[in-house]
Amino acid sequence: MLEELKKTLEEAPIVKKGNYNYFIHPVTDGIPAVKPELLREIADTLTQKINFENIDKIVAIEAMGIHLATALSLKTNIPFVVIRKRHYGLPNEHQVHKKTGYGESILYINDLNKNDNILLIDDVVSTGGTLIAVINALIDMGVTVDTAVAVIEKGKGKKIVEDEIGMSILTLIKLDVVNGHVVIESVND
Ligand SMILES: O=P(O)(O)OC[C@H]1O[C@H](OP(=O)(O)OP(=O)(O)O)[C@H](O)[C@@H]1O
Ligand SMILES: Nc1nc2[nH]cnc2c(=O)[nH]1
Repeated sequence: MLEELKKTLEEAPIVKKGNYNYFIHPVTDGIPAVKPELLREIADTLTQKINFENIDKIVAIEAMGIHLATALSLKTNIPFVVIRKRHYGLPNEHQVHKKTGYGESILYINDLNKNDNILLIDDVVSTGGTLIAVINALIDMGVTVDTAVAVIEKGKGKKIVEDEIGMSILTLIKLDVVNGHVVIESVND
């Protein structure tokens, strides 16, 4: 399992965003095209590792959590909701400020309620800025983050989030960018 994820990451081009080494990959960018077998092996591996029994909602972070949440929703029959970059002004909308290694933006949380038990999913954790901001906001709202997933772990991101939040983050593959190339450090298949 996860052969396609490993192979495609090893082939991922790197571009610079300022000083930041940004890899480009189907899961994290939709470029090159997402092959169904890649999405399937990720969804199959996640459904083997996660207990969905008590999950009320899958929660995706825009943009690149959405295809992953869709794949999991189709496999589990659990609905998903998207934390958007768009402000709607609906009652009970919550606002989150997030920072990555190359930018910052505001995210808006809708249709999540106190005591909801959720699985949070995103494509990648790198500096940890996004997951820390989102998980803290969800906790403040009284939402229970049962499981948090970032399919790809880049650099120290997973540990940074775990140390800050005190919960473990499920990742499937760990990489770093060394001399302009992706180097796979471990696979959790
Ligand atoms: O661990 P971090 O340093 O926070 O990086 C991870 C975040 O960066 C990307 O989002 P981005 O803000 O680029 O938005 P996108 O999903 O719309 O591409 C990615 O989808 C994660 O949400
Ligand atoms: N595609 C992509 N998304 C990211 N989000 C945070 N870091 C990265 C990266 O290096 N590549």
